[in-house]
Amino acid sequence: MTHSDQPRPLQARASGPLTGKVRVPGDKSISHRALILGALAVGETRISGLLEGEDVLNTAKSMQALGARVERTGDFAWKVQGVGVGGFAQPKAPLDFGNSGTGCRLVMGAVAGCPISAVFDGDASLRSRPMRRILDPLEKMGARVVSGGEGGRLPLTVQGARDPLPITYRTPVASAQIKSAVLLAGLAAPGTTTVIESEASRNHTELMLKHFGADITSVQEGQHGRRITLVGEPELHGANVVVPADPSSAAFPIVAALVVEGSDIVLSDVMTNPLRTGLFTTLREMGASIEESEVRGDAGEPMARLRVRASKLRGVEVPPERAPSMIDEYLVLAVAASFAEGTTIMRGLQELRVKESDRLEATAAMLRVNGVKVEVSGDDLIVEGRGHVPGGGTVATHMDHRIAMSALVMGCASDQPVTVDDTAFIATSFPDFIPMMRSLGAEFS
Ligand SMILES: O=C(O)C1=C[C@@H](OP(=O)(O)O)[C@@H](O)[C@H](O)C1
Ligand SMILES: C=C(OP(=O)(O)O)C(=O)O
Repeated sequence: MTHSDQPRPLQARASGPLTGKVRVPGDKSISHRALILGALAVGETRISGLLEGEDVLNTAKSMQALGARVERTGDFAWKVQGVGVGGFAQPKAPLDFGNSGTGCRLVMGAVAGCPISAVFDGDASLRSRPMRRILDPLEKMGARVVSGGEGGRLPLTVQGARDPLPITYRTPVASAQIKSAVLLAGLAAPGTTTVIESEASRNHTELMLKHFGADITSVQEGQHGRRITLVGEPELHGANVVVPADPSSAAFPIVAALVVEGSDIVLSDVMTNPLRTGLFTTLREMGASIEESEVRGDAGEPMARLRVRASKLRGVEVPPERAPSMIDEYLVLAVAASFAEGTTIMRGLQELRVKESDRLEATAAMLRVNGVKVEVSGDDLIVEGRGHVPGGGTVATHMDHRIAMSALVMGCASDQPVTVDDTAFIATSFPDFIPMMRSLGAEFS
């Protein structure tokens, strides 16, 4: 996916109370997985509520390039005709994942179990992200990297294994992308593939594999970890997938409503899988009013309606073991912490350095340029909240959607407007962010 060369700046200024009811787009993690598992199943998969953001659309294109039939049948409604486990065809052109680590890394896993070779590529941000963490286990399973950039960077060519081997793999960091790549490759291996993680990461791959008919179990390992066991060579059957609203996208209107005085908003169908809701836990500890109702679930994924009202926030300490359940939310939590009274300490954020940008430094820079006192200490982020944010700064987006959206949320309540240098990357995960926030009353111009 290419972006125009012209950056698209935007300014957010303090608004009146945010009000209204919205449904943020479908969960990005579940959307990628629905397309990939649909492509690896036999028969038809119907997906409703798919996130039609650039990251997911690139995964859809790659599934098509690998031989699945992928069709849009209506608004957010998609149909996939799968090729079966191990059945991917040799793609004719490089697979371009744009800005998306998840799409690229999960498809690498799926390709590693097929006797084909594929070139993986992406934009400048994705080309800078580490792929060795995925290639290491995939090589143990029999895949080979035929050619690749420095230190396992994109673009690189993966030759899948003719006879993939099942492995037992302990992930070196809590990462659902590593875990999922190994499980997807393990689908094509005879016998049992096991992934052990010392801290549980999001379990959407496990839940969805079960939904598509795989024999997969997950048990507690140590205090915070999981041991996941998958029986290889299943016949996955096509399935219906209902994609709930993305809690990582909901995070932006939620924090905006908390910090803009008098706000009262409702968000429907927000996924509340406990491995994704560390931000909600943290905001509640800070004093946030977030009420859940209409709790229900589909295919193991819980969801609820959230009512969020403006709240006086206080600084808290966020323990490192909570990081996997809110890894994409620290940027907007730092915004909430800036408006809080007191110090917020966020510990154990080393993984933030290898996202779309170095999010630890970029978050500190976003706050600093808007007059907030902040410090990066090792892998910790420390924000001195003063109950208000001076604002007035221009924030560098660094090809990172979550920096752009966090900065615009900050501008919704800062003393002076906040400008972002480029909003183009918001389209990777939340294409309607700007109109949706305006519909709630945000002042963006
Ligand atoms: O598996 C997924 O869908 C994701 C896993 C996380 O990455 P890591 O696996 O690198 O932690 C997260 O940051 C990303 O946005 C989505
Ligand atoms: C880290 C993210 O995504 P990905 O790794 O898929 O690029 C994100 O969406 O914040």
